[in-house]
Amino acid sequence: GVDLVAEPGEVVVLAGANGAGKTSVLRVLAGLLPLSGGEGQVLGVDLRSDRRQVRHLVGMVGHAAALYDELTVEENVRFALRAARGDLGRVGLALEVVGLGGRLRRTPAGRLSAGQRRRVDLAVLVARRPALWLLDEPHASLDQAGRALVDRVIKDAAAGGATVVVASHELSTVVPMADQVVTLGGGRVLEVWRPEGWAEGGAGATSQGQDEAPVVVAGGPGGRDVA
Ligand SMILES: Nc1ncnc2c1ncn2[C@@H]1O[C@H](COP(=O)(O)OP(=O)(O)OP(=O)(O)O)[C@@H](O)[C@H]1O
Repeated sequence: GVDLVAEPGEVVVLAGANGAGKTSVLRVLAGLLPLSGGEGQVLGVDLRSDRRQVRHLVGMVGHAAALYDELTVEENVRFALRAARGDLGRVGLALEVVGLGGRLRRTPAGRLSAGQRRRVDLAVLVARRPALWLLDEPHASLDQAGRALVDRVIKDAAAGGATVVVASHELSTVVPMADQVVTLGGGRVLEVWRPEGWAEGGAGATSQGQDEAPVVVAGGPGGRDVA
């Protein structure tokens, strides 16, 4: 029961209570979870037939950072970038952006705090610059500076033409950045809301990223028709 269209350059907030389906939607968009019904496209790739291709196109920061504890911060970022065929030349810049330059870049990931681990995951996305960013509770475990960093990274990604989908309980933080707020409940869309200030056409109608295909998911049985 989830119908969703997200344009390039848009920030989409997924809201809803625990168990509403936010993480599940992110996992579908990441190509990690198969569609049980309906249809969907991410960046022009069909989620039913080619979902594994989607994984190379999107970047996801989940609840638990996907790091190798024995590798250093920098080695983890380089490893993830190589796997995603990203530009290794951006590693240093990305680590500086997330505040993990200097001594911390040579620290084994196993010795990092939860917030520092999250910053490593963010660094991978900053370096990769995927066309679709999927962020699951990105502010969790972060201090004030880290939270501001997440906000900046989201805004920069959208300004660069990427689509950002953020699942969050912290609506006062994320709604001001949002082009759409999609409230989920029981695995369905309960409400789609475009916060004040959103102009017809949305951020995705700006000149940046117009060549990118939108992200479209149309609900399965019981879902609403696509508008
Ligand atoms: N692998 C799974 N197999 C079966 N059911 C699952 C699986 N993962 C999640 N669910 C169920 O799907 C529903 C939605 O879970 P999801 O994690 O998407 O919620 P959420 O909105 O992200 O919640 P939270 O705010 O607690 O993170 C829940 O009822 C959950 O129990």
